[in-house]
Amino acid sequence: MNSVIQEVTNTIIERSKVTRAAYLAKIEKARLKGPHRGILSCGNLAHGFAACSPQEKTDLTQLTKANVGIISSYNDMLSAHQPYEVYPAKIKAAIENVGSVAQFAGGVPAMCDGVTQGQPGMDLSLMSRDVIAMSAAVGLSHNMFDSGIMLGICDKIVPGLVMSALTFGHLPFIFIPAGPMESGIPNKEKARIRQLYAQGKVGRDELLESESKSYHSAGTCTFYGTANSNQLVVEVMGLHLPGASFVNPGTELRDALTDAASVQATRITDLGTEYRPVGHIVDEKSVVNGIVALLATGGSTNHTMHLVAMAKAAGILVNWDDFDALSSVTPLIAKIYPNGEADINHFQAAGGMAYLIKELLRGGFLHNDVTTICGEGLDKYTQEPIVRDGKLMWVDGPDKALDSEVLATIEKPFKADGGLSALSGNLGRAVIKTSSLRPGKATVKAPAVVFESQHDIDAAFNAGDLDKDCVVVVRYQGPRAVGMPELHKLTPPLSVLQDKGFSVALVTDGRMSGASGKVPAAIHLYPEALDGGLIAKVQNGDIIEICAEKNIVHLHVSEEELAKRIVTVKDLTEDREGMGRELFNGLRQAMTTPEEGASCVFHEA
Ligand SMILES: O=C(O)[C@H](O)[C@@H](O)[C@H](O)[C@H](O)COP(=O)(O)O
Ligand code: SF4
Repeated sequence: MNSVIQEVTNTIIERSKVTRAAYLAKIEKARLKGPHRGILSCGNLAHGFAACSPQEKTDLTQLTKANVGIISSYNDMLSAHQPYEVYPAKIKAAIENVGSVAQFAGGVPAMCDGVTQGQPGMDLSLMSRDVIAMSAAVGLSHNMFDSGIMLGICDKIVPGLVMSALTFGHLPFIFIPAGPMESGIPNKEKARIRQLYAQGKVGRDELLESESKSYHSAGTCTFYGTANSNQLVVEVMGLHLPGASFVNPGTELRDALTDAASVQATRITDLGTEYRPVGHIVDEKSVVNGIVALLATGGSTNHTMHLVAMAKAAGILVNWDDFDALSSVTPLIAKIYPNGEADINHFQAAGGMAYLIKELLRGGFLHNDVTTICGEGLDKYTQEPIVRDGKLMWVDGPDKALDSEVLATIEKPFKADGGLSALSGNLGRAVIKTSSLRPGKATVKAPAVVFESQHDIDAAFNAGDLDKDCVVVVRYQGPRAVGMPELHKLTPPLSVLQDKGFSVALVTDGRMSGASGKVPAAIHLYPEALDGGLIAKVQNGDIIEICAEKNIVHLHVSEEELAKRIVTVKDLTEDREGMGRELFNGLRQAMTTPEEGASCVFHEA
């Protein structure tokens, strides 16, 4: 086992000793109450299965057969979630087939960050993760279930569902993905057309045509953003069936995996002998495995908050120094857009999860001694699923990548480290993803150009005010200010400036998309402007230095000068109404810092 990864794991175990022990005691207490239908009063129970068939009522009352609760984030807004429309009926049939019962326990909201990118709705996005966690809890609180099935894929949905599952950690949960859409035009071509549009060289028609050829059917978008990072992380943490992440919707293999996962949810309950509650599967080692796999593939920066919040829901305390230390020893062995030209379908074809896990286990970068929904040992996940003569089976995954441009070896990685750094300095704490930067772009020292809204940058860009070496500062984007939106719309103009040869970077208390990456960005900066962060005092022309190698984000202005500066707090009234934002004023005030997971749900009673 890599010594640094073992050391970080030990540090997390030590740091989490008290909270993890309390968590395990909590879920054991919940388990000892027995199959939960046994404690509901007859009245409750009658309500709980009033709509069931006579046979189901008998089965449920006898407590001999598992009742699986389905939580779904289906809607037609996310291409990735659209396939879920038919999943509940399919899952129920598969479970009935083995003599157990499934009930649709509840739905959760799901936002498509692509639809809301750059729009007011994006201000609800991060908070929707915690709303999803709470909404899933509402469904699960009917207390009728021996295990759960979670249907979710995109950005905030999987993290929210994991946070909720862990809150009901005495129950087993299985996550069932629906898979990526077939590849459209290359993501790089999509990005090229966007940059041409940003420069006024193509019109909206060409832009829309290009986008529609990229995002063209049901299934997850094919770039390696937060959605596909979610699938990879949750599979490495042992919550999917092996190889389930990136099988396209509507295929025989996809359907077979959904049926098999449904049946598996009946097999690992406390009614049988293979009880595997999610609170035991997600332990310190599986969290470290999730982080390492994210880093080895250049996954989404949003997980520097989501994984922190997910781990915290299981009493496990993770911080950005853990990410930084793990990144420094984790080799980058996958190049998937925005970290390369390939998309997630190419990754799958080149060897996919089985190859990735096999290679990282071989190099001692993943803990094998973990529990998964399939039993002991992560090495089960070096197998990949196939359907042969109509039968689902698992075979050994490839020892060699089928495309060395997409998947590398431990001996010859694409980069020696995972390309994610924690930054500190007088501006506070931030993270920067360097895995998708061109060489030498991770260090920028240049004059600041300050904005308080991402929408003001287009005018400055079009006026040529940004045609110089500069650090673009966008403040008042933090969790407590406006809900910490993604500022991914800034990627095309800033990429144009970088392509012109200027040394350009972004500093913000907001976020970027998992699909961002070409321009150096110190993001998730806290203390945020609204909380008195020094970012609120930055003026145009101040020199700001960002250096991933030295882990710094620093404002080169003297203390004396800073002491003289008066902060004019931005009036956020406009930013906090419209598109439902007014409904989130309460949640926003309860948000913790980005390094604590930027969450509103972890507050002591
Ligand atoms: O974190 C993420 O992965 C993003 O939020 C992603 O889900 C979002 O949809 C991007 O905006 C897509 O990228 P484009 O905007 O480039 O399509
Ligand atoms: S990956 Fe992003 S853009 Fe695509 S469906 Fe999911 S949330 Fe929407």
